[in-house]
Amino acid sequence: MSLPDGPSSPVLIRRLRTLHWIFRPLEALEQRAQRYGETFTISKNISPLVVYFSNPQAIQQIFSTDPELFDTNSANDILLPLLGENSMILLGGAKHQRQRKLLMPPFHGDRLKTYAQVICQVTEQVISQWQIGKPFAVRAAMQEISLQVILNAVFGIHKSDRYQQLKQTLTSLLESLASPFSSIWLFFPSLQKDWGAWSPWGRFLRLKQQVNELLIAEIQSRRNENNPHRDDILSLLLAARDEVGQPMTDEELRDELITLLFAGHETTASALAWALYCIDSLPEVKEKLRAEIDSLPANSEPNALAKLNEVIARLPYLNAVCCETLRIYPIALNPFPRVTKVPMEIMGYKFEPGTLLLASTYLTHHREDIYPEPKQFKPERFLSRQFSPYEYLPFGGSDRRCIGAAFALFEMKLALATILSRCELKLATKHPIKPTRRGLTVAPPANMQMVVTALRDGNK
Ligand code: HEM
Repeated sequence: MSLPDGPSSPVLIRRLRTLHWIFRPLEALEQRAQRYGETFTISKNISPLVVYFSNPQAIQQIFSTDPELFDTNSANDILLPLLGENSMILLGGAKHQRQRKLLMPPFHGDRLKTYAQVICQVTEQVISQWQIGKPFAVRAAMQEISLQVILNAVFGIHKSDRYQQLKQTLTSLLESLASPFSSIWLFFPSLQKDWGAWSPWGRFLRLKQQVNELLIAEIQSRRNENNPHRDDILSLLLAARDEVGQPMTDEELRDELITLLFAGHETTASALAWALYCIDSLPEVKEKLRAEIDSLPANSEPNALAKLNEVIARLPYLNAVCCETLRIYPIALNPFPRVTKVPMEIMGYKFEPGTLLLASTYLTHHREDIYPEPKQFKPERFLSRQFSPYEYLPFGGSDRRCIGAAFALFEMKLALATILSRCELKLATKHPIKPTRRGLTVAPPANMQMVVTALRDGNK
């Protein structure tokens, strides 16, 4: 079969299409799928060829192909200025696998329980800033929770001035990517020009430099501290040795830390904000969820919810609400592109080496044949059926699957349980909520507000 269908337009139209994709990513994807079907190229006359798939069979083939036949790291060059060349996301082969093996355990299994207290405490602290009747920006509040949680996991309990500075500078760095305008250089590298601190790229460079300096200072002081009792992720990375017994360099550590801070906080904050929005929009969902959370054993001891973390993580309806949130609004619209190193045939199409294959999470999650009434928020679908990893892929798949998936779901569940047991919330924004691009992810708009209408005295 020839190549998949897609537009073949002159440069100017292509540029306009790219802008549409940057500013209205969901609409752009849906329009293309409607016009060209479940497999399409982004443009027939650009090189390399970029192909989107939303048929689970195609996704299964992509995720099951030997990762050695893909050059995933080169496809992620877009992230190089942000993450640095030593980031796990930009590594390939044995180095990538080694970093994954090292970083998986702290984000899985019993280690999750050790983060329960900080998740609940930070959530309580954020809730305590909300006043009845006074609207607050939901995304910023959720970001406050996820940033403190990931900083804590990465650096351990830490109250130094440097930690505070890092928190502020990281927030500014991520805010500098928050709108399609300020992050436009991500998509048009020719705009990576330093026209001073007020230009998008200039501002980014200065903030990135500050974050780098703070991270290197922290790494060096932790090397000197040499405390064997710490069990945070930085300590783990400092103790790691490669196959010839060498430790990671400061630059390698810096890039891995920024990767975890970036990947682990933006995404979870947006997922939490979407969850609150979806729960608010359907009173029957809110009621069911609240009934489930209220059925937890009553306990007036401090940190009661954190102590119940294992029970909360297993609550079926809460789990279904989190899964459905990530189905309807997958934060990452697709996993990282897989670039073919050898000729490959998928769904009857033959691709040359160098083709970018994209499993479209968004389009797959909105297929009518897998998810009837796909635009409706229906947590019940996750109670009545199990979906395959090729039908449901908010965390990607294969050798690149998100290492923070279990951690993110655990954090979402504990933070939502804390919020719902402590207060009644209502959407305070009157205009329709449109999904908005934030760098490479899609989030609720920064101006989406909610208001506390009443306080509750559920488990603390
Ligand atoms: C709701 C929250 C999250 C979502 C939706 C999400 C989504 C994703 C996706 C789609 C990928 C690409 C997978 C692929 O290409 O197959 C990914 C990779 C990754 N995620 Fe997450 N993520 C989330 C939370 C986290 C957290 C909390 C962490 C940190 C602890 C994290 C760390 C990473 C890392 C390091 C990678 C790169 C893995 C690799 O290259 O091997 N993510 N994530």
